[in-house]
Amino acid sequence: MQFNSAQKQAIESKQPLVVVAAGAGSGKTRVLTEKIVSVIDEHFHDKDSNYGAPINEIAAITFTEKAAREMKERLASRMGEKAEAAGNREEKRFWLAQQEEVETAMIATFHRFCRQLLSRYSRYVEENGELAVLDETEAAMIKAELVEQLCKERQFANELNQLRRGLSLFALKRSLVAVHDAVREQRAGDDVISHFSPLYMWDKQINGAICEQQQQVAMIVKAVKRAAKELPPLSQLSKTEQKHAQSLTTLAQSLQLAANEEEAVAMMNEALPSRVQKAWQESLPSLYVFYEHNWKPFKKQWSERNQVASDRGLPLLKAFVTLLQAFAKRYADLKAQRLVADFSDLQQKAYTLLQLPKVAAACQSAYTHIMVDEFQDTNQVQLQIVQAINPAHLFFVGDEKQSIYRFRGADVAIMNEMAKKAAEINEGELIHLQENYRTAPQIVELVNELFAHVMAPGGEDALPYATSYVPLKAGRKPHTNKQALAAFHQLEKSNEARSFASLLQQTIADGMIEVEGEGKVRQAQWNDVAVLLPSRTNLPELEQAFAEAGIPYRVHGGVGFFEKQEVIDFLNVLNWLRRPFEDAYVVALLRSPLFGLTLSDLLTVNDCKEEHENLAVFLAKEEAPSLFANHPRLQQALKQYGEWIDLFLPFAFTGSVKEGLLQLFELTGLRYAVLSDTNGIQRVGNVEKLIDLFAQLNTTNLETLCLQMNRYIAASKNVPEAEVEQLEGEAVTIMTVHASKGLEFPVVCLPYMDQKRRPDTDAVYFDQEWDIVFQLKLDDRDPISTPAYFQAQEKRGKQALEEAKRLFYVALTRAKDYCLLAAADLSERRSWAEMVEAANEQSPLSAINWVESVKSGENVLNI
Ligand SMILES: Nc1ncnc2c1ncn2[C@@H]1O[C@H](COP(=O)(O)OP(=O)(O)OP(=O)(O)O)[C@@H](O)[C@H]1O
Repeated sequence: MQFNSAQKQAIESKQPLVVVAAGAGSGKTRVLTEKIVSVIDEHFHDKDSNYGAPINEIAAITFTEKAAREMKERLASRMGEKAEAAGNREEKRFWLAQQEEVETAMIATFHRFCRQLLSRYSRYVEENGELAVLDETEAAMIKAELVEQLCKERQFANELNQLRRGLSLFALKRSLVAVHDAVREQRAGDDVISHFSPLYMWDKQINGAICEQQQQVAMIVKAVKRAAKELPPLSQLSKTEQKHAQSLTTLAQSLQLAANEEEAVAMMNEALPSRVQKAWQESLPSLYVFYEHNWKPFKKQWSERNQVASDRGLPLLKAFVTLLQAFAKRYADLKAQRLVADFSDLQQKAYTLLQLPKVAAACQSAYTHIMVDEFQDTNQVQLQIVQAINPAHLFFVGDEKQSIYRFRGADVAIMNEMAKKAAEINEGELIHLQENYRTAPQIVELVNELFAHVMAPGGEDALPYATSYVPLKAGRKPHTNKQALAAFHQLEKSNEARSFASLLQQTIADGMIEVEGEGKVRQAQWNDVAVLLPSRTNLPELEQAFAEAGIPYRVHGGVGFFEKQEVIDFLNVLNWLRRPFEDAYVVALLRSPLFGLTLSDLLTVNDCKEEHENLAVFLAKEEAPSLFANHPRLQQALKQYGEWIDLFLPFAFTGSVKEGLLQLFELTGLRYAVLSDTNGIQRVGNVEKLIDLFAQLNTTNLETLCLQMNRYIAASKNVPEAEVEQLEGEAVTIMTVHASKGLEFPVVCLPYMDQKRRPDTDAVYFDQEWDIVFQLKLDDRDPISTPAYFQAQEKRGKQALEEAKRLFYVALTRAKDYCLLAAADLSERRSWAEMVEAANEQSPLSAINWVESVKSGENVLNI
């Protein structure tokens, strides 16, 4: 097997701390696998070596279960090769024995690793190590239920009512769960929330805010002095200009006499003009620039932030912390009672256990090597677990430019800092892998041109969460196609999805893209294409456009579970069963594809019933269908509705919830209808997943089941579709950029380049540095914030921008042979399109073929 020199250096380095900062497609996984082989090899040749170790002393942490499985497969096959190539019998036996241990080796996700630690070492604290693990969906359902109960019980409590003046009940419930989850992922320690002190938090934030104000004022004072120094001679100025210039000079001299920041700002307010004139650009340039670039923004910020100085926010913070602690306690108690743990608990409990010196020491000798893949997505708790074990050798592999899990608590600053440390200390080594073997050199050139502009150049003063760009080197041979391998298409504004579908249809049908594989060149087919979406928002319209255009597709690791038609249909059936005499549910059922009535059908029905008669009651009458002899389709549907009443009402479960719902799925004909639809297997899987969710709720009462499910739907954000075996066949893959991480495709399409980045809008959230921050608008008065709210917001905005850049980088670097970028509005602010435009303006991106305008159905491609 061939490795380049940087890869070899990473594999062979024996330093206690090695950080491998690797670009996209640079062979990270390959290097990590070979690193394990090399450590084991050393152990075979020198049993006394400090560096060598057998496989059972190595913990290799991967980001997903799938990645762990793949790594085990690769490792087993490499060990097979080593056994084949062994120089003697003993060596052969050694490798075969190691190969046998691969399956049980600690090559796993952090969660599995923690679970193993708990089951091995819990005896030290007489705790039950064998906890059942709740998956994310189950945990979210329990939390939604508990927070609901809590808010109901405390509806008259003071703290709830205080917060309700500035926060809707929905937002409050959501914030409680979100802050709870963020703390559990980002702060090590099982009892952090119970120890939260609002007074301590408030003081910390006040001190931070004061410190920042002092810095800001010091900066503005410096700027005043600079501007005064650069004033032109008074003789060149008009009378008014002379007055302002003199005033600035006096201000610069007297500012040092100010007793504090407030006084300094008051002096500036008095001495500086309230406006500047355009003409001053020429006559008083230093004053003009100072006013526009320093003073104006400072003044705005100062007045905003000074509102914070009031202590009105403290009671609100106390109220929030009280509710948060009550919620955290209930959730913890319930899990203890049921002997279950969620993913965060596994990490927290492992961390707590490792605080016992006995456990840390045992673990340190059990694992002499800890290796972490995708290190850029590690969170603080995970880092502290590794640090508590403090093994003899640490090997971290990652790409800062691909850190895209901030929303789960991943902190890119961890990798940035660790890389710095590895470069600085004697026992460390930082290795860069930049040779990209995945992507055609023409696209690598584009990626370099683009991201050198988009991402910061790095250096000493780079922000800890910013991403600096180190260019990739093209490791693949140039593509045989000499044309541009990336195109940017402008789509129709009003019809983005359709116009994209039509563009893709033409491009593939006309054989316009060539891909290379196994030394051969061929035209791209549907299977080669992946459409990557920045978020799930556009999925439904894209699916519809593809279905209309006849493009075969499959949605990978789907999203938007509760927006899927089949899930909505099944919920409609259940809602009708629990309230068959409520018109809203009857209408929803009749309009669903199960009955297929249109609005005009319903109006026809409405015309036939008595004016004040309830629709549900009218339809339940036996003679109702006979009134619609002139509308055979309508009549048929109403007959079917009558049969449903006889068959299903009144509804009660006779056996388990799961059996009952599966039976309903069958008997209503929904299973058959869903199955015969496009993507039928996936759709059936989705309804079955919904049934499983219902079965996890602890009740057999349909009313309670539906209420609990509705709460869960409101509280859950990203429930993925059911995982079903995908059938073979030619189809385009549609997935989110997040899901595409670690994968590669011959052709990558990014059709929503103009999608705006959505700002984080939570009114209350958890910040690593400042703990809980918020801004609430109470009864339409001025907003009330915690003291560090503005600092936290500013940082949050910058972090979100950095993450958006990285998401774009991940998306683009999945491509092997071709990139198709598209957008309707090229200048949309806060979008990837804007990044491309800005980079192109600064220095034209020669590797892109710009296609002006593409109308659906019209062939105007000129690649
Ligand atoms: N030295 C090498 N010579 C040739 N091909 C290589 C070499 N190293 C890695 N590759 C190939 O490069 C491709 C990309 O490797 P891999 O998927 O491990 O990259 P990665 O660093 O994990 O990428 P990403 O982070 O972008 O997902 C693979 O097909 C791999 O076999």
